[in-house]
Amino acid sequence: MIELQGLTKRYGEKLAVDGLTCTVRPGIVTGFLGPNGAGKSTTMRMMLDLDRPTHGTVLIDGQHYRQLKDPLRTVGALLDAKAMHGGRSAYNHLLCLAQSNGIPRARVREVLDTVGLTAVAKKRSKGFSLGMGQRLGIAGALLGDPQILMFDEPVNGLDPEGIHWIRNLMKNLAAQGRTVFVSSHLMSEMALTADHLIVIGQGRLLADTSMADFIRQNSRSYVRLRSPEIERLLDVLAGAGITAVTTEDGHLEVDGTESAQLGELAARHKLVLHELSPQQASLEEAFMQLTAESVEYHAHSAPPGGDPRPVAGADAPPDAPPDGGAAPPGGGWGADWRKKKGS
Ligand SMILES: Nc1ncnc2c1ncn2[C@@H]1O[C@H](COP(=O)(O)OP(=O)(O)OP(=O)(O)O)[C@@H](O)[C@H]1O
Repeated sequence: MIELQGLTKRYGEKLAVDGLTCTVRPGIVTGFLGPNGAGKSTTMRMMLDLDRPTHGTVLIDGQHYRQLKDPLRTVGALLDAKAMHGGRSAYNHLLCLAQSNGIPRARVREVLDTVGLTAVAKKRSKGFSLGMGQRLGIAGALLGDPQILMFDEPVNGLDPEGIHWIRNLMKNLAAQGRTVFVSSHLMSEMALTADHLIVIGQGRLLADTSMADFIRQNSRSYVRLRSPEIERLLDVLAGAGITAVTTEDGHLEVDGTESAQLGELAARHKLVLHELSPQQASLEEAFMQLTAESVEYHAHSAPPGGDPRPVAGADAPPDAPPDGGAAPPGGGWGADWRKKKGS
């Protein structure tokens, strides 16, 4: 278990992490989400005592990190896969870690095998691809067979087979009762992996809830209907006190009524339905909804070298940010990363 109590980090003027209090529990995969610059890496670094909090504490199984004897046996982490001595072979890199943490040499071979790097164990890691580096970093996290695992963007650079593998690895580690804490910007992957979410924005806690509740609370769910008898369907729904919205493509959307209830109502009135489908927003939509106010860095969508003038008929200029805020001075490509106005 990892417990954060009022965790705060200030870098000069910048409050990177702002009074975070939450608990990362064992037996589940907890996803750690937040827009760019939200403070995820800073939080993870403080959890591992790589950065000192300005205020607040982190307890790892009830202890401060620096009180842990042989920390790799308690908590394994992948933070920055490039943070290793590139001149060392994968085997020697892991052996050094093992020897400094009282871990038997035989374990090095085991974890190399687990991550699929046995064939390149003697090769220097500076020649590794991004995905191979990630695998070596993951091997380092697993080395001490710890009860707590932290992964910062673990799927970065992995191929589809590798992504599938790390997803199953994290689920299996959690099923063994371990604490698994993972950050990722890949929402579709997070939706498949995490049971619980901790979401931060501008260093502050925005949500600490199950995946299902997070999506439910931050998005709209509705039922979509299509029928060749749309007018009669509208009358039947209105007669039952159900409000439906007609979309431009001729569908109906109904909020707040179960699809089963709508199907039974249509059947009672012998109405033909061509579609009756519950619609649930994705994690990505729910995430964007919740964090819209705390996104600091917006890209804009003008094509490279494109004309920044408004397109005829378009609601907004091509470089307008998605929140409708002010466009960057000068517009155009190249000035595409900007601080949101006022932050
Ligand atoms: N060593 C540092 N010195 C000064 N500012 C820092 C330092 N490390 C992080 N920051 C700032 O703290 C804020 C949080 O950064 P952090 O890297 O923790 O965010 P993040 O959520 O991990 O972002 P991303 O998703 O882009 O990786 C940012 O504004 C960043 O510029």
